[in-house]
Amino acid sequence: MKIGLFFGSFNPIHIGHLIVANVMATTTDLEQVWFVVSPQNPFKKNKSLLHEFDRYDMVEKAIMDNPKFRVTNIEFSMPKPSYTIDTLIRLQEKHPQHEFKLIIGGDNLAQFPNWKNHDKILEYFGLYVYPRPNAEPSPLENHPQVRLVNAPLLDISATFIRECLKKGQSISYMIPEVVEEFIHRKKFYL
Ligand SMILES: Nc1ncnc2c1ncn2[C@@H]1O[C@H](COP(=O)(O)OP(=O)(O)OP(=O)(O)O)[C@@H](O)[C@H]1O
Ligand SMILES: O=C(O)c1ccc[n+]([C@@H]2O[C@H](COP(=O)([O-])O)[C@@H](O)[C@H]2O)c1
Repeated sequence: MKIGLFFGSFNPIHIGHLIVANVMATTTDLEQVWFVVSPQNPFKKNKSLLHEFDRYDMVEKAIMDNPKFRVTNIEFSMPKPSYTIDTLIRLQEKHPQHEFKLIIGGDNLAQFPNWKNHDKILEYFGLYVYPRPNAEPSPLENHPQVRLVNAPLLDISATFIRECLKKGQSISYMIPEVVEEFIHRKKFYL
């Protein structure tokens, strides 16, 4: 099976992530999307980063109804920070029958040449890129292993949602209702 791996901090998961995953699973040749919750992005130091178990729980609740979506905690037991190439290799070893592609937002494409062994990721896996507002242009846009997906821009981020929560503003419709209830019940991001 051809599977898109969607790595992220998901702090928290929002409708932007879900639309990206759904567009990939329904308009491309990817048959499933697996959400890979990363304990620690090598480039991000974030005081408000929730524990990975809580971020995993939110992803699990958000994708529950979609048979094309899965979530994995494979990075929880791997060294930190979370380097994507190491996880890709581990997943490929575990599931040799599948063909894996990496899904990223357009903002990450400009940064991508700074990722560990990015040339190996391109060579052995390849990227599916969803456009993102204000993304820097990248020379990789024309790379044969990079597929730019044509889809609506979604001007939403986890940062914005955390800021709303801190200010006591509503986050309704920006994240699934079941995740919104969980965040309020657990008093996250206050
Ligand atoms: N609105 C969006 N449009 C396109 N891609 C997105 C969008 N939001 C997130 N992504 C992509 O999803 C992946 C995981 O993103 P992440 O969990 O860091 O969300 P984020 O909203 O960018 O978070 P933060 O605001 O905390 O940096 C990344 O590849 C990112 O580019
Ligand atoms: O492997 C790398 O060098 C690398 C550099 C930057 C980001 N990543 C991964 O990219 C994913 C997206 O990160 P984030 O925090 O924007 O959701 C997350 O899984 C990070 O671990 C990976």
